[in-house]
Amino acid sequence: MDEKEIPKNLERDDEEYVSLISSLPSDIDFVGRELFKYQESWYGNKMLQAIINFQRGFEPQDTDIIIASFPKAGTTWLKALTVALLERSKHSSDAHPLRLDNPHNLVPFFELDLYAKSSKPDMTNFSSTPRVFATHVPLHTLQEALKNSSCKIVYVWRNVKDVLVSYWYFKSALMKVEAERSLLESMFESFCRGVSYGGPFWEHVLSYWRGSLEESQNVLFLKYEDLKTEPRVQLKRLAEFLDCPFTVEEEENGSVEEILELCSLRNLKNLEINKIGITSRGVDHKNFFRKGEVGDSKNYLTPEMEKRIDMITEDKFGGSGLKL
Ligand SMILES: Nc1ncnc2c1ncn2[C@@H]1O[C@H](COP(=O)(O)OS(=O)(=O)O)[C@@H](OP(=O)(O)O)[C@H]1O
Repeated sequence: MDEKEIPKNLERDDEEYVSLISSLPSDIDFVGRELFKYQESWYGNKMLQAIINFQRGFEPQDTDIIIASFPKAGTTWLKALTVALLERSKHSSDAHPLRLDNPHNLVPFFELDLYAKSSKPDMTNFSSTPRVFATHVPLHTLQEALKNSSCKIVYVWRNVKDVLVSYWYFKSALMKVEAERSLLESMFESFCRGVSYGGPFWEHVLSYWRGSLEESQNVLFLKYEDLKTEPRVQLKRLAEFLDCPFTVEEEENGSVEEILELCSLRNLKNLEINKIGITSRGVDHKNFFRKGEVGDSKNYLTPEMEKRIDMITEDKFGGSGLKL
C-alpha cells in the first residue's frame, strides 16, 4: 500500500491499520521506542493513528487558525500570544483565559489531544469562530487534513540546538528524572538522524518555509529568536496576518505591551494555574516553562556536537534562503 494512502474506517486494531503500519519503514528513537515513517516524518504508533484520524475526520473552516511548530520551538508562547490577540478587550484582566488556564488547554493539538482516540471528536467547545488549533506535523501532512480550505497557519521555529536542549529537559521532566547527559547524547544522535517525533527537524522547518513563500496569505513563518529580540514588531505581524491589526488607539493605549507582558515567560510561569495545573494529557503545566533563553544550548553541547549539527543545518538549509 502507498504509505500516503489512508484506508477508510480505520481503527487501531483494524487489519487495514495493521497492514498500513507494517508497510512503513520503522526505527528506534532515543528511548528505544519504535517509530514509523509516515509522509517523511517519524511517529509512534498511537500518534500515527491520531494523525490518520485527523487527516480523515477533520472538517476545516476557512476561518480556522492553526499554530504549527516542531516540539520545543516556541509553541506555548505562540499559543498564548494568539489567544491574547484574539481575546483582547473581551475580558477583565483577572478573568482572562490565560490567567485561568494553560495555553495548551486553550489551544489543543490535533494529534495529541483532539484526534487521539477518534476521527470524530467532540467539537462542541469550538462553536465560536475563529477556532484555534495546534499541530506538530509538517505542512504536507497538515495540508492533507485541510483539504484545500484557506485556514491561516502560523509556524514558529527556533535554532535546532536550543530545541534539542529544551526537548532534553522536557523529556527528563516527563520521566521525572534529572536531565542526564547520557539522554542528551542519545537524543542528539536521534536528532541528527532525524528520527524523533515529527522529525527530521530541518525538513519540518523547510516544509513551512516553502509554504510561507508559496502561500504567504495562508502561512506566516515566525522565528522564536525574532520574537525575543523584536517582540513588538513580530506581534504586530501576527496581528496583521490574523486580520486583527492593532488600531492606532490600541497602540497608544499600550495594548501591544500589555499582551507581551501577559504572555511573557515570567508572567505565565508565575501564574498559580501554571505552577500547580496539569494538562488533560497529564503533563504538569510548569514543564512548559523553563528558561526561554536564546543560545542556552551552548552550556550543554560540546564543540563537536555543535559542529556536527551546524554542518547538517548548512547542508539542509543551503540554497533555501533560510538563515539561522
Ligand atoms: N511565554 C514564553 N516566552 C518565551 N519562551 C517560552 C514561553 N513559554 C515557554 N517558553 C519556552 O519555550 C520552550 C518550550 O517550547 P514549546 O512551547 O514549543 O514546547 S511544546 O512543544 O509545546 O511542548 C521552553 O524553552 P527552554 O526554556 O529553552 O526549554 C520554554 O521555556
